[in-house]
Amino acid sequence: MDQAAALRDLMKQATSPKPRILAVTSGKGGVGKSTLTINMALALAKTGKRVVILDLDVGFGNIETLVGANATYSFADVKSGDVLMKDALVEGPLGVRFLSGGSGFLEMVRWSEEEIARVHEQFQEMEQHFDVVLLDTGAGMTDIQMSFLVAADEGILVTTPEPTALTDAYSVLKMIHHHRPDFAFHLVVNQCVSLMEGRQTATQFQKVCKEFLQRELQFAGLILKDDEVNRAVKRQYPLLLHAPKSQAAKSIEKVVYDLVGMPPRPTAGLSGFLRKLVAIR
Ligand SMILES: Nc1ncnc2c1ncn2[C@@H]1O[C@H](COP(=O)(O)OP(=O)(O)OP(=O)(O)O)[C@@H](O)[C@H]1O
Repeated sequence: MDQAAALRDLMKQATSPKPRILAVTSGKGGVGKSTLTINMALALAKTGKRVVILDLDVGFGNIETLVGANATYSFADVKSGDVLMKDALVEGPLGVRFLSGGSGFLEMVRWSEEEIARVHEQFQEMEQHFDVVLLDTGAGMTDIQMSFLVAADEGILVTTPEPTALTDAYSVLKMIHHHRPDFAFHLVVNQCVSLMEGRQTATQFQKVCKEFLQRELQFAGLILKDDEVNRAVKRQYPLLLHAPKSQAAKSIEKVVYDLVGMPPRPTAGLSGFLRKLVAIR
């Protein structure tokens, strides 16, 4: 790259705001991670944010099912150059876009320089159009899931008050803490039978983190157990549109308002996310 082109690139990076990259994850499957991701995206869209969801749950991605849409292309087609990112993104309700990405990120060690450059270019183009990127990562701690988290700006750790879900959530936190002690995790307790149960669970979990990992864990909120969530899943229609006045929908909106109100962490956007993934692959 010549000096002028490098300068232009630098100016572009300095002036264009980058989207916040938020990874939603859990220790155990089935705790409500995908439900939270899609409904958080809608709540963010309602506040005027431009949101895209990357479904990174390798093999088990179900964002499409939850919004009742069908994607023709996935991230793998973008990586191979068969389609452009703008044509692969599917438009969901309230203008939220999503892309199935999981398997396209497998075996990153084998990506060619050409593929990396292509994805970088597509991510750079894409990040101008979004304020928030939500990564729906798989549950648990495979190498690839851990890389997604380490490369993100912040994480939402979802658990239920069940002891097994809490133990698995703690394992995720501990593993990430080991690799990136500064990683900002926000805790969400889902499927609480009461506000008191949710608060007690969060307080207890925060205490354990403080005692054994010497770290603060931000509490992002709780979501009540609500039959409307299952009804929405059966209808393949997101909860926030199916039952916007339900307890669960209101609690998800509260989580989002609080998150939006927090000062965002410095971000290198989607292109930075890719650079970090490539560096740790
Ligand atoms: N607040 C809630 N109240 C009642 N049911 C809920 C709530 N949140 C999630 N569920 C139910 O829990 C089940 C799992 O939800 P979801 O698919 O979002 O979990 P997940 O963590 O993404 O699972 P997986 O790891 O398998 O992808 C669904 O049947 C959903 O309806």
